[in-house]
Amino acid sequence: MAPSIHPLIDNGITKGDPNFPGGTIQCLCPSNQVVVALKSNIAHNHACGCSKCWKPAGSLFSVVGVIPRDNLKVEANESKLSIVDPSAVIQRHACRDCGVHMYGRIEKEHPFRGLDFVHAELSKQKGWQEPQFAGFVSSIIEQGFNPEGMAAVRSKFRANGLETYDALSPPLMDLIATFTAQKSGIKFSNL
Ligand SMILES: N[C@@H](CCC(=O)N[C@@H](CSCO)C(=O)NCC(=O)O)C(=O)O
Ligand SMILES: [Zn+2]
Ligand SMILES: [Zn+2]
Repeated sequence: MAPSIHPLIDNGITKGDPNFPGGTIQCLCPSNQVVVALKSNIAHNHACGCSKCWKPAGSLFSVVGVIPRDNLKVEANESKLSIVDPSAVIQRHACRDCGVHMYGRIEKEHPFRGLDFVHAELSKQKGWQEPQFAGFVSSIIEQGFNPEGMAAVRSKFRANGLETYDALSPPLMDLIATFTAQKSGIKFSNL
């Protein structure tokens, strides 16, 4: 049987609602769930194969998007959250009981500081932006996926309309490079 990429991708992607106003996400605890309000839709939603992002059980990939940090508020059981790896760029605040990552925040100087990383699949509402691309695809090999299966994984993404990359999408990589260039004082040449 083909491995599960992610439940939101395996059987075709459902388009989101471009006017979706946001909603809430909650952790997977049977009671006393951590609840987080997201006061807008997410952006740059993508499948991520990296070892750090939270994945549902049995899935090879995470699906994660970003939201301005001012649009995110923990509404219940915040005391259950702790940072998975304080030394990581993205500080993932996870529920200590069920392990789900409720949001990832960047505190250090970084092009994405001000944006929080969230998993919209933890929401009961429908209409969140659908996945736009697959990133860090080759990273699944580092976690034990047989490299011989990579062609099948990449074709499954493409069959579902998603381009695959081994880092982030070109627009996001351009943003990172622009930030790095500006920080070092480089002047861009005219086209
Ligand atoms: N091969 C590594 C890659 C990890 C990685 O760089 N992940 C990215 C993407 S996470 C969401 O798109 C990243 O920015 N990480 C920063 C961080 O996690 O703090 C691996 O698989 O671990
Ligand atoms: Zn929980
Ligand atoms: Zn990731």
